[in-house]
Amino acid sequence: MSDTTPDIIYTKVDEAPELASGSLLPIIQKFAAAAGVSVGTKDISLAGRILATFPEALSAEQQQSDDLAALGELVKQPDANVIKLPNISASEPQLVAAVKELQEQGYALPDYPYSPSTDAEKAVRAKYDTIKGSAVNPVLREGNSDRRAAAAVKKFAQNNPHRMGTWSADSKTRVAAMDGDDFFSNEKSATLDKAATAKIVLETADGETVLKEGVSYPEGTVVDATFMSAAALDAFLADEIAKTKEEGTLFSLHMKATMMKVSDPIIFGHAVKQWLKPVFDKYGDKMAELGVNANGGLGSLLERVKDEPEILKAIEEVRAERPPMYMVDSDRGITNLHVPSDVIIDASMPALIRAGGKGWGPDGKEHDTNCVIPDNSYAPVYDASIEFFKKNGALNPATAGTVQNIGLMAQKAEEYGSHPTTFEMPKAGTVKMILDDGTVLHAHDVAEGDIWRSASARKAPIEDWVNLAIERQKATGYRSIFWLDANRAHDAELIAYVKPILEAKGVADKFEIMAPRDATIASLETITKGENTIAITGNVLRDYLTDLFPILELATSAKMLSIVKLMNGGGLFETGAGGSAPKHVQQLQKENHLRWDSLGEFCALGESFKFLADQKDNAKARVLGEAVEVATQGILDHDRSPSRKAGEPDNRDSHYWFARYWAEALAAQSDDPELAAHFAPIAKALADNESAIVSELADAQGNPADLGGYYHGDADKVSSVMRPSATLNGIIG
Ligand SMILES: NC(=O)C1=CN([C@@H]2O[C@H](COP(=O)(O)OP(=O)(O)OC[C@H]3O[C@@H](n4cnc5c(N)ncnc54)[C@H](OP(=O)(O)O)[C@@H]3O)[C@@H](O)[C@H]2O)C=CC1
Ligand SMILES: O=C(O)CCC(=O)C(=O)O
Ligand SMILES: [Mg+2]
Repeated sequence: MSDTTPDIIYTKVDEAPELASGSLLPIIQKFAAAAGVSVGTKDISLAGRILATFPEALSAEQQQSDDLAALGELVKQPDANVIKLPNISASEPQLVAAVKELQEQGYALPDYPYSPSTDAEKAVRAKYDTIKGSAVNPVLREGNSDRRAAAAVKKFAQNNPHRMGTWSADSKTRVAAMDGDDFFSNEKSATLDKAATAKIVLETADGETVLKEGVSYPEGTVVDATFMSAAALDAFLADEIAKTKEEGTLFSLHMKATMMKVSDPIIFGHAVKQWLKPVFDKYGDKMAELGVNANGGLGSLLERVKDEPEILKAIEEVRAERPPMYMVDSDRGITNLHVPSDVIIDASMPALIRAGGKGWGPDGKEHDTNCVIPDNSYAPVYDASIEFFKKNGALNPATAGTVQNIGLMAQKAEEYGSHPTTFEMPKAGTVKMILDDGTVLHAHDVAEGDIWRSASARKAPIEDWVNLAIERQKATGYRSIFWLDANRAHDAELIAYVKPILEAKGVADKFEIMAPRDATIASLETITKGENTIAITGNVLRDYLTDLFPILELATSAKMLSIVKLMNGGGLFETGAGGSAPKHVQQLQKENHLRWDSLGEFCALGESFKFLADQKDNAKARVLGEAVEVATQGILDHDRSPSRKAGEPDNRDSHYWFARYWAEALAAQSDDPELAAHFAPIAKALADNESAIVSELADAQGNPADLGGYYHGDADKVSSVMRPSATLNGIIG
């Protein structure tokens, strides 16, 4: 790192976490400065990334540096220390909305080309596509993941159990997955015995089309290829729509259109088309002329046909025949199929399971739900959970143990790195992955419209992941399970890595290897008994399980400790395991109450200071970090987390208490008398002015709040909304 790089980088992001930073970051910077620790920022927000991508469209003062690229380099440096808050992984409708807002603010960005035809439009579209979906996390996650609830957080949840929905044995809620011809059943996998460069071609009756060239893999990479049949998917969706109606449940679809930004919007589009099949059969050509793209969801479809009464009438007729749909917002008529990124499986399925298997229907009431998750790779986890709770009743958070996670994530591992090598087949033929020595690594016969994809996992990250698991097992002694299915092609290749490492280290007897369905049941049985377990998983299950178990155990994944031990030695500290909570922003805009819980930020901050202390032998950073832990404990012990309701303490109040407990802990410690002396008057001022600060914060709530923008807020407006206590600001400075 250069001398000018701050000791710690705190990321500028979007939505609720960014609003929270408006209040918390000035406190962090001020406290850190007293110990000589600098905390800088890098902008990885959606708006920031858009502006950085189109310098040619902007005036000199509007241009923005490419902070994501800079951070991507930084995380490969041994002394990287980054606190990463959750950011928007934009679906097409979110990206388009952000562009529109920026244009209205006077940034002359090009319109998003829905159907690019000229070369210029194609170039603009290609640039926008790089910003879409999960474009940040894979760049920064140059290490594997260690996610768990800190001991204090888990204990707090056991002592203050949250409300759980009730499960009944006769619940009609279930998971529906395809019975074949999906990614799971068509998968092939191989481990490369030497470095190779591959090309991916489609051979058809008319010749060969190159889909991708120059994909290079180091020796030892596990390379998979698979496809989902479009015809099988359509038949499955049609069948499930019909079955949902017979069963009298809600129809729901759970995808990850953000991280799986190529394959999953296509699957989502198939569901939109099946749902409105008679309309597409009759008016498909007309709708195509109007620019309808089913992959963008019902919301954008309805917008494009709004002046076509005949099509609107046909849509209404079909809707009347369909089962009720699982709703995102029943008051505003927003369905599951409106926007591809509204229902994201890692958050949506756990919320439904926590609620006793209930989803919200169009009538604003809770109902049993058919949860459609087409591919079978991971659907069994949710199926097994639902069946477990039907049989055993809901989990009891007061007595349940915990499931920690060690996730294979580094260097774009597995499906989450597959979008550059995912294609919707333009024609029927054979897809081949051909290595530079002529070897045909994988071949699949496909039909037009099938979704083919290749994913890979590199040797160094796999070995690092196994070693991290060994370390965590040793540190905890918990039951440790590799969630790998010996009957799945990719998992079998991973098992071939895992077993020899465990044996060489003499710890094979400390680990179990189970397919996801069995591992789910074993883990639920373990925590039901009050015992703990470590789930050692691939990248997708890392994502899914670190929402599923925290939401059941702690009510939220926001309170998780999420450490990414970077492979080159640095540290990336993610805050929580959840996202950017768009609903929280809506509430703030409406009634100036922010229910975002910054506990994830507090946990990450403590780890980041302690990492700095170890890395740079910085004793003051250790004192700061230890005091952060005391403050975090104080927040829990005194129940200072935000309330969900306007008029009650919110995110800003929790930051006041955090600052106060932090200052008190710094004043009380004796390791660094200089810091103690510095913070004693600050702690006193925060305590003496409690009633003024609390009432100034309370007065701010109630009325709509103006942020000057949703994706690109006005810094001064955000600051005045998020720092409404003049007394507190006076003390913090
Ligand atoms: N690491 C990352 O960068 C991640 C980014 N994302 C992105 O976040 C956005 C939203 O994703 P979504 O799937 O809706 O998931 P979210 O985790 O943002 O939201 C789901 C729900 O979880 C609760 N929640 C999450 N975080 C907190 C918190 N700190 N405090 C209190 N409650 C919290 C909220 O519940 P309630 O409304 O009941 O209060 C929220 O509505 C998307 O753009 C997605 O791409 C998603 C996951 C991770
Ligand atoms: O990058 C994303 O889109 C989401 C990441 C996520 O859900 C996670 O890591 O838990
Ligand atoms: Mg997640």
